[in-house]
Order: sequence, then C-alpha cells, then structure tokens
Amino acid sequence: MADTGNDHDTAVGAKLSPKPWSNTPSPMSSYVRPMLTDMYQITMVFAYWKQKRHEDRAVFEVFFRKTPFKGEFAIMAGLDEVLKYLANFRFSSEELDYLRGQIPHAEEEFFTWLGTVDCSCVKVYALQDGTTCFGKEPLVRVEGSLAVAQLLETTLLNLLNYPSLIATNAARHRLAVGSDKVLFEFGLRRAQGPDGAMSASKYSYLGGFDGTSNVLAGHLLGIAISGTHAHAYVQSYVGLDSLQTPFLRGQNLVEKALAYRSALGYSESNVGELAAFIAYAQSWPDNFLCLVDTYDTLNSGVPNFMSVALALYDLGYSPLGIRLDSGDLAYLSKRIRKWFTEVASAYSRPALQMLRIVASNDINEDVLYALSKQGHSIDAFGVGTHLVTCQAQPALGCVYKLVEINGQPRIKLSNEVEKVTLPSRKHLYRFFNENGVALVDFMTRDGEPAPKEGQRLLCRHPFDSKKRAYVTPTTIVPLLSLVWDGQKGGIQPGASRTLEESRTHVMGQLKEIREDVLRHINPTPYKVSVSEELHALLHQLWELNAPVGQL
Ligand SMILES: Nc1ncnc2c1ncn2[C@@H]1O[C@H](COP(=O)(O)OP(=O)(O)OP(=O)(O)O)[C@@H](O)[C@H]1O
Ligand SMILES: O=P(O)(O)OC[C@H]1O[C@H](OP(=O)(O)OP(=O)(O)O)[C@H](O)[C@@H]1O
Ligand SMILES: O=C(O)c1cccnc1
Ligand SMILES: [Mg+2]
Repeated sequence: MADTGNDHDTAVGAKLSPKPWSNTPSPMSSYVRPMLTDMYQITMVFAYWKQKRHEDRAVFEVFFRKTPFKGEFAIMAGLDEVLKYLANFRFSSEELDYLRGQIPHAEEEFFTWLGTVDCSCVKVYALQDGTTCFGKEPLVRVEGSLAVAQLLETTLLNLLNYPSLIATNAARHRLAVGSDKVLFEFGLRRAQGPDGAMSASKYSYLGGFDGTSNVLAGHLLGIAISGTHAHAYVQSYVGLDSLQTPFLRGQNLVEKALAYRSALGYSESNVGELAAFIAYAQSWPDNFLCLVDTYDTLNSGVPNFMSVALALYDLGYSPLGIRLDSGDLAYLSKRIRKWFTEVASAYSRPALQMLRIVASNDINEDVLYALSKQGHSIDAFGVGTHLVTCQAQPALGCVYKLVEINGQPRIKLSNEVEKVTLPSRKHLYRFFNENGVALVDFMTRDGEPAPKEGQRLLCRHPFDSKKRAYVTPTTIVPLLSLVWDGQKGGIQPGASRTLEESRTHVMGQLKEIREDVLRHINPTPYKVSVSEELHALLHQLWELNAPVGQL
C-alpha cells in the first residue's frame, strides 16, 4: 500500500473523523514523523500493550543536566516543530506494514491499535521558544497515556536538543559582539547535512543572528539572506580584455578605475582582480562588496576595490564595502578603515570612510572576544563552521524522564548524585527582584500552593541540603504553560510563536539575567532550587528506592 503519510488512515484503512488539528502544517523536515524513533520505544510500547498498561497515565519531563559551552545558561528552542510533530503524529498503513515485518510475533490487534494512535490523549506544557533556561529544570512536561507519551521521547529530544544548542550558541555569539554589529550565518556548506543546515539557519536567527547565506532558509522561513562572492569569482578573471564592455551607465568605468589606480599609486595590484571587481560593479553597482584577499589584501585587493569604488561614486552609486577572509582581522580592519578615511578626505568622498567591513574565516566566540579586546573596525561577521557544527560542544544533553505514573511520583537513582531525577509532576517559576533581575528558579511539586509575590520562601538546592536561602520575590513568572491539549483542539492559543517573536523574546530574556551569569569565562552559576515539599519528597523517595548496601 502507498505511503499515505498524514492522511489519518488507520491500519485497516478506515477513515477516522478529522481532528481539529488536521490542517496543521507538517514539520520542516519530512523525516519528522512517528517512525523517526529508536526501536526501543516500539519494544516498550508492545510490552505495555500486552500487559494492558498502555492506557496508564504517565508524566514525563524533558531537561538537561549541564548547560552547554562551559556557560551557565541555555536558550530553549524547537517547540514550534514539536507542536507540528504532535499534530501530525500518526503511523501510516505502509509504516505499520514495515513494523509488522519487524515484529512478526506481535498480534494483529497490536498494529490495529497502533494505527489509531495520535496525540488526542496528550497534554504538553513547555517553556516558550527563546526562554532562558538552566540545568535540571523541566523545559517540557508531557502528560498522557504511558504508551503515547513514551513514543514521543526520541523525536521530541531530537527536535529540542540541536535547536536549543544552536540557539544558545548564536546567543553567545551575539553577546560577544554586542547589539550594534551584524551577524551572518554562513554555515550551509559545513552543516551536518541538509536538515542540520536548515535548523542551523533557523535557530541561529532565533538566537540573535541577523541573516543567513542559506537561500532556502530565506525562501521557506523568511530570514533575510545576503551574499558577497567567493575567491573563484576573482580567480576566473585574467585581464581587462575579458570584460564584455568597459561601460556602466554610458561611462567608461574601466578608464575611470585605471585613472584612480594610477593616481593613488597602486600600479602593482593584480589586473585580473581589478577586472573581476569592475565586472562585479557592472552587475551590482548598488551592492558593490568585494572579497579582497584572493592575492594580497593590502597590496592588491583593497587598492583595486578603492579604485573601482571611487569610479562608482563618480557615476552616482554608493559602494557597500569589503570582505576580509584571512589574516589578522583586527589589524587589517583598522588599517583599512584608516586608509578609507585618508582617501575619503583626499577625494572629498566622506561616504568612503563609512564603508562596511565584513570579516569571515573560522570565526568563533573566542575569536570575537579576542577581536573586541584588541579593538577592530569590523561592522559585520560571517560565521559558519563553528556556529553550525557547535564545535565547542556538539550536543546538548536533554533527557526525557518518567516522573509520575498513575498519580504516583517516580524517581530514577544513579551513583552520580547529579543524575538522580527530580520526582513528580512539577511547576517551574522564575523569581525576580524589584529591578526585574532574575534571582532564582523555583520548582514545586504538583498540589502545593503556588508561591506568592512578596512572600518569603525557602529555596533549597535539590541535592545539597546545606545549600538553602530565603527569597522574597517582587515578581514571579510561571515558566511552563499549556501548549498542547489533545482534548481541547491541539495547539493552544498563543503557543505557536513566529520565528521573529521568539527572536525578540531571546533579546528580552537575556536582559533579565545577571551579567556575571552570562559571562564568557567562569560565569556565576544561576540558582535552580526546589521547594521544601519537593526537597522532602525527593529525599524520601531516594531512601525508599535505594537498596541498603551490605558490608
Ligand atoms: N586579531 C585576531 N585575533 C584573534 N584571532 C584572529 C584574529 N584575526 C584572525 N583570527 C582568527 O585566527 C584564525 C586564523 O586562521 P588561519 O591561520 O587558518 O587563517 P589565515 O592564515 O589568516 O588564512 P588562510 O590560511 O585562509 O590564508 C581564524 O580562526 C581567525 O578567525
Ligand atoms: O570559515 P567559516 O566560519 O566556516 O565561514 C564560511 C567560510 O566559507 C567560505 O569559504 P571556504 O571556507 O569554503 O573557503 P576558504 O577557506 O578558502 O575561504 C568563506 O570564505 C568562509 O571562509
Ligand atoms: O556570502 C558570503 O560571503 C559567503 C557565504 C557563504 C560562505 N562564505 C561566504
Ligand atoms: Mg575557510
């Protein structure tokens, strides 16, 4: 039978009545579907079904233990795609046929049931995309039947881990350059496959980049695209005679550029490069931005650029600038800005000193901090490899853990204290002082009264009983909100944010966090705390479940 995708076919081919979310768009990647999972989800679900436990009520939570990039914060991202995944969650007949072949001993009724499974029975609470988050706290809480909630694990983690990692990486690059520099994502060629590249472009933008070189991301996601040119373009020209015409707007651009070249005393610059720049100016007179390091930045690229730029001014155009792709970016940018300023004054072309200097070449967060420290004249950075591959930390460790079953809180123990899970369905709050600065995050167990503004509250470290503090928050913000309710129309009003809204949210969120927590080197840990009641429950369950050793 043909792959019917999301058409709501059951295993036996009967049509179900359409769900309220049946028109929700598909996830960005066509791979995102129930089959994009680990086989152990299916093995568990088959066992639950055999034991008639598949309808038990379960609560799972998504969290990471350690913040990435040796930092103390992360940015939540990927919820937008999670919601589309939930709305389209349905095994097709063809997929069920495949699974039948993999589990030949399973009863036909199992596949009939699997064919009816969707997210009707599921509720999801989550942080909004773009929210600042910290270790150990629930980013997403999934409530539903044991079987369906279990089936969501792997895909959900896949949809959250990389987006949150890249959004965090992008936000860190933004913090490194400040708000007045332009950041372009150039990573398409180096990203981990097409899906990795699309996610990288999307979530770099969410994290604070201004644009991308990725044309498909521009087309599908509305992100601003831009492009300069590569070395190949310059290499492809040998001399001025390969130009189709010397003219632009009826005037001889070649003559003018050559006149400036000799007046400025640049007679040694590479003529092929000059021809390439003239040809580029003829095609892009209003967007004239040249890569200047193909042969020699200071002795050829910049002189050739300046000769053509001055000629363009004479014809009434405003050139854009240059791109540096090698060498000492701090030194070169300052040297070139000074040069632009001198020529601007010699030729009464004040705009020349304002030309944009773009830098690329293996840039990462450390390079950006080093450049700021040294001082530079760069206006825009193109960042590829380090950004999209998250070379400094290639994975975020979000996990998906069962915290409650049939109303009973559950715990998972570990020899490593930090790996012990926090039991029970939990609520998460952020406490602020009177200046709007975040003081601490606070988790309570379900059923406790919500904390109140102006009330003195004991905030405890979950594992270290000695660490505790009283906090009287001026403002309290509950961080988890209902984003999906299968009984009430699926995606909840206000839960789907645009990319632009989430990007704006990141900027606002970072302003709420203390600078020493956001700091690049040795940041202060942000406090993630639990209530007295949750602390007691954790330690009680710990004792109850840990066998007493024998000496
Ligand atoms: N002033 C600077 N301070 C710190 N790092 C810099 C500075 N200028 C450039 N960098 C970084 O130093 C590294 C230089 O890399 P590399 O030595 O491969 O380039 P290059 O020799 O300049 O160029 P290429 O080999 O492509 O001609 C890059 O990661 C670049 O971003
Ligand atoms: O360095 P990244 O941060 O990944 O940025 C993207 C790089 O991609 C381009 O060239 P490419 O690296 O393909 O060739 P090049 O090194 O010879 O310039 C561009 O010139 C940058 O150098
Ligand atoms: O437009 C650019 O300059 C660009 C785009 C992708 C990779 N490197 C450079
Ligand atoms: Mg390179």
